[in-house]
Amino acid sequence: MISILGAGAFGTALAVAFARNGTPVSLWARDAVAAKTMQDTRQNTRLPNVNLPETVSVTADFASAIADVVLLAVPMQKLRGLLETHPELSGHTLVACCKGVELGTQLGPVAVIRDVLPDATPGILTGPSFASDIARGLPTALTLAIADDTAGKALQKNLTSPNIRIYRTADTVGAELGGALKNVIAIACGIAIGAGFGDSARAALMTRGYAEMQRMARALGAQPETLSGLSGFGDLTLTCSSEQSRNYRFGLSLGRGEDFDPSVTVEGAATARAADARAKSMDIDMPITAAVVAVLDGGLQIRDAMEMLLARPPKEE
Ligand SMILES: NC(=O)C1=CN([C@@H]2O[C@H](COP(=O)(O)OP(=O)(O)OC[C@H]3O[C@@H](n4cnc5c(N)ncnc54)[C@H](OP(=O)(O)O)[C@@H]3O)[C@@H](O)[C@H]2O)C=CC1
Ligand SMILES: O=C(CO)COP(=O)(O)O
Repeated sequence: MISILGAGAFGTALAVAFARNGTPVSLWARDAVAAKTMQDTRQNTRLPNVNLPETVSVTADFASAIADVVLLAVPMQKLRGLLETHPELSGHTLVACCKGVELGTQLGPVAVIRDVLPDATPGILTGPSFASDIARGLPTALTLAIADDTAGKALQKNLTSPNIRIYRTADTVGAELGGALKNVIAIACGIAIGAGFGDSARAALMTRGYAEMQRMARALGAQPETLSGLSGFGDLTLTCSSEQSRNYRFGLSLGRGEDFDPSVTVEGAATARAADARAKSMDIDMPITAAVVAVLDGGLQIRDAMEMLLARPPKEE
């Protein structure tokens, strides 16, 4: 059995995909009423038009939901709280499925798992994949990053399903950074398109945003190949170019001066602040990330942010 903690769009989509392997999946929701509704109706309003296979059981009973392998599909800023409330997860293989950097500590999901539950075996499943694509059985490829090679090989086999091809790496730092930072650049790209700056501006932001991602990754000891793989370049490309992305759509709304539903999960907003703080403390040049933070905090108008980025001193590429 695989257990998935967090019955949002992504947790539910993964449950559907693993069930296609015939693997029993226990999907845990914190809200008992929501769990019962999902179990009875076989639907989740966060992932419309998808039916839950019979081998997926949705429950709010934590103890009965836990298997040896546990996937953590809650938003990044909620991960620590979940782990702290459930010390019984210690000793399990815990695979983060969230993308972001924690505010305050500036740690990624694998580092947060290590921090709270040092006896767990931590990993991360990340890469370009929209929940609805996964649930509909469309082809996707993901990165599984886990330092423990034996656990990694077993998990890679376990989590592969007919529509999900999984690549493995031991570079957890690179994988978690790629997945986190691409959301910040996606917000920047959404802002640029929403404000009418055009596709060329978006390509510039994606490329120079990727340079920022690499700079931070190098400074934190990640392998450059990880950033050029699915979890970095792959996810950056997807998220900056598709209106399926909530981070990109959030940026679009900002650029157009429209409101955005605050209940929608937009990981890049908190992550921008956390990454900006880390970059400043380590003297890493990340001007696009800094500009996103300044726009989010209302300290900089969008047009001024773009002018500021263009007016930076000339440099070699
Ligand atoms: N959606 C996607 O396409 C993809 C998402 N991801 C990543 O997956 C993570 C989750 O995103 P997603 O599923 O889309 O988000 P959703 O907003 O769809 O769902 C979030 C889920 O987390 C639950 N949750 C929030 N806080 C807690 C908590 N403290 N304890 C337990 N459960 C909690 C929510 O429960 P409740 O309803 O009770 O609030 C909800 O079920 C994010 O980091 C995202 O970047 C990765 C790849 C693709
Ligand atoms: O991470 C994702 C795609 O890989 C999902 O992106 P959003 O969170 O922006 O919707």
